[in-house]
Amino acid sequence: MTNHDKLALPVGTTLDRFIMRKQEDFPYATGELSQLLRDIALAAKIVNREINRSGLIDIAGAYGNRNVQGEDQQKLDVIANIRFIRALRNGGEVCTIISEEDDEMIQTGNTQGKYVVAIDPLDGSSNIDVNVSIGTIFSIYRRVSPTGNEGTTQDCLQTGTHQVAAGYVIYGSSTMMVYTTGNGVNGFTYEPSLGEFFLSHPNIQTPKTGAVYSINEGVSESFTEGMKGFVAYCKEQHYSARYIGSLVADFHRNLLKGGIYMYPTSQKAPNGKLRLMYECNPLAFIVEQAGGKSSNGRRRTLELEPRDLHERCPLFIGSPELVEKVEEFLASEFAHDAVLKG
Ligand SMILES: O=P(O)(O)OC[C@H]1O[C@](O)(COP(=O)(O)O)[C@@H](O)[C@@H]1O
Ligand SMILES: [Mg+2]
Ligand SMILES: [Mg+2]
Repeated sequence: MTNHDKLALPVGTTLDRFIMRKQEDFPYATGELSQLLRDIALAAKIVNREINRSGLIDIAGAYGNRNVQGEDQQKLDVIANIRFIRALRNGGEVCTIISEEDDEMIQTGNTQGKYVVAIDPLDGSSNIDVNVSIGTIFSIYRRVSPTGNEGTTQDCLQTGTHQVAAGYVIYGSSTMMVYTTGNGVNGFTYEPSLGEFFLSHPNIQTPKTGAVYSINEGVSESFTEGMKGFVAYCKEQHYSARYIGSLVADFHRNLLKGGIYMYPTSQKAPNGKLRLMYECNPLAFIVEQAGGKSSNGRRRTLELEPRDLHERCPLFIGSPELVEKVEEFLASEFAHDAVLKG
């Protein structure tokens, strides 16, 4: 690099330009998905601004309502929900939204919209007021019903293999947007002074294995024997336990460095805690595109047939060799269950 170049280092590829370039790869593309990704990025910038100053203005703490999950909504859960729904509605590409914060499907009024979005507007709600990384997770499907009408349950309850795009935003020491459209995974870092996301992590590949395991051991007493066996195995291997308590943040670290995030079944959560449509499926699409694996301990997450908008399922996600290992530990359990069920 010449001194001349060093004087004005290139700032890099903006998210907008990257989306446009990728669109050119698809001659039949109409630009609607590109516009939808830009709408999500815009809402993320606004939510990022709210989060960065949440300690200064009165948006800390509980909102005073409970969502369909029975969780106390935080004010930032509600603010993020409003911002993303508004951006998706105004963008015009989305007919129907599934949100963690709304019991029913949200009809945007865009009956010509070809896309359905499932979204966790604010992930890691328990970490909002303590300045720990939090996130947003989104999943995009093409509707199956004809345009001209509102989106249907059938449009919403598609298996993860039908996703056309998925991603997350992490609001951490820096703010990043990471997404896939089925052609690899790319990460963009937000430059607030320019108001732009720039390509910072091209073609992310997750390590085949790792020495980090992420699980809430606070409820380990009620783990199944197979699960207890795998956690003991991780300790025998001297793996490091890392658990932030924000799925996006734990997932992001393991995606880049190698490792496994697990939210198994337990007495407290007989079906696990995480939601298939807007937490498990989008991250499973990303991790597979980055060479990783995701399952419910037995079946590939992306092949699970959703029956409910807010359905929960166990999640084992990350480096492929670690996911295969935990599946080995759980396999004996499932075999035993099968015998019991006869
Ligand atoms: O406190 P627990 O039971 O370990 O659960 C933590 C998990 O729950 C979540 O907070 C659930 O997501 P929401 O914050 O979007 O409800 C995950 O981000 C996190 O990994
Ligand atoms: Mg969440
Ligand atoms: Mg949430």
